[in-house]
Amino acid sequence: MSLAGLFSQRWPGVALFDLDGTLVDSAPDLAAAIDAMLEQLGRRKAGADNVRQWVGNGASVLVRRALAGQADWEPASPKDDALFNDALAMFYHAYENLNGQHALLYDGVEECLTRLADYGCRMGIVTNKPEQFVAPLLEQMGIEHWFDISIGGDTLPVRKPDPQPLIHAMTELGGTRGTTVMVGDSVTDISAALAAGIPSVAVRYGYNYGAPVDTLGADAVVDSLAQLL
Ligand SMILES: O=C(O)COP(=O)(O)O
Ligand SMILES: [Mg+2]
Repeated sequence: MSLAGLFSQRWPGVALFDLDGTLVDSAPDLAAAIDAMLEQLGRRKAGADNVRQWVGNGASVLVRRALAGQADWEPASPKDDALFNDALAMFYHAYENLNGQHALLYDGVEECLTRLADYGCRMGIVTNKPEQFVAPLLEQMGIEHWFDISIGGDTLPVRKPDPQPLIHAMTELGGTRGTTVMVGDSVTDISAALAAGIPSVAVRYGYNYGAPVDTLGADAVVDSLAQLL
């Protein structure tokens, strides 16, 4: 399907947006919180370049990856579980203070949201970020008013790449599979959209675990959300 097909024929429709790596470059704050946690545990900092590649499956997986020092982590032993629980609490505490401090909206985001709202499009956030951090970040970035629904990684029993969060948001916004688009930066977003049966757009500037997004199966791939218009 062409970009024009996705973004011209069907309005008013529903647009679902991933948050981290799609609307907001939040990796600097996530990295600062991960490094604060690692320091508190007496470990070496991970640094922003590593953390950027570990974002996308929610806070628990991010902390697991940081403790392992790599994207792949082994299921924990009971001893590791105690460490993990402490580490997760340290991360939450640090991120609560850092969330939004160094984060920036990507180029083209405000333009895109403004124009879609003009079209009568209803918009939602579907992120794996824990729910408690979503509204504060949207408010800091000044974009909260565009969104009629926001689903976090712990809002429902499952998160992306499960299709349920997308289907839930789409239904709540009155969308159907023929009138809804998912926009994201990672394989989790595109896989969730494919499983939900809705078209998707991948952005090239996000995280996606450091891998290219061109072969994920998105219906369109863009360098800026302004290209959608
Ligand atoms: O892993 C995260 O917290 C980031 O989530 P998102 O890319 O789904 O917004
Ligand atoms: Mg993302």
